[in-house]
Amino acid sequence: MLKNPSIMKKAHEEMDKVIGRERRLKESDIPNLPYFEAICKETYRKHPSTPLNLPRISNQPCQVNGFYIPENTRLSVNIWAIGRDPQVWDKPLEFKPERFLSGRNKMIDPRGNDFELIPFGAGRRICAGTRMGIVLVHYILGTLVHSFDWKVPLEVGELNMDEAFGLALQKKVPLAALVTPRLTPNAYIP
Ligand code: HEM
Repeated sequence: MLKNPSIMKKAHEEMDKVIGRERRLKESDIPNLPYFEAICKETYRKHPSTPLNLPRISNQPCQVNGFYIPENTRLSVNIWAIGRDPQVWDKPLEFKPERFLSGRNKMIDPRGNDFELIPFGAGRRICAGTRMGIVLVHYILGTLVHSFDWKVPLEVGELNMDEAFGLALQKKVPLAALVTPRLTPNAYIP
């Protein structure tokens, strides 16, 4: 959103309509913020926090998509690559929340049943904190976006989006941002 101010602007407009500026975001506001929910899905797609899932081991030899997999092979599902696969996503390198607002993609849910978008993994060993993870992303990101205006400092120039691979995906260069309050002052008092 820092890279695409028009997306931040649309999120702010939606939040101002639904929540206003007199109070902070509540968990119960989320179902009324479809554009913001689409931003979260687009973030799971392009920047999944667990890019290679947790590894699996084949307990017997098998064939998957014509590939022979011997017994005891360590297997990783590349969630990061699925999110950027041009056979699955139109213009996959573009950050475009609108892709989740219409057509087939509108039905895609990140909770492990739609294999195009599996930020929490899938199957028997899916993330044990899936529901909590989704609530945290919505609540924390939603509060930060609704409560503040965000800008890249002039001296930083272009925001560096390089990623550092690991079990958890991190930014290679830490984020530097300028934040300005956008709610009435009382809204910030707990
Ligand atoms: C945005 C937040 C989170 C993301 C994206 C995430 C992602 C993942 C992924 C991809 C896996 C591997 C699933 C698989 O192997 O199929 C996983 C496993 C796991 N996660 Fe999360 N997670 C998140 C938050 C949480 C939270 C909040 C908790 C606990 C409160 C949690 C607890 C676990 C546990 C216990 C496992 C291992 C499950 C198992 O192997 O049976 N996660 N997570």
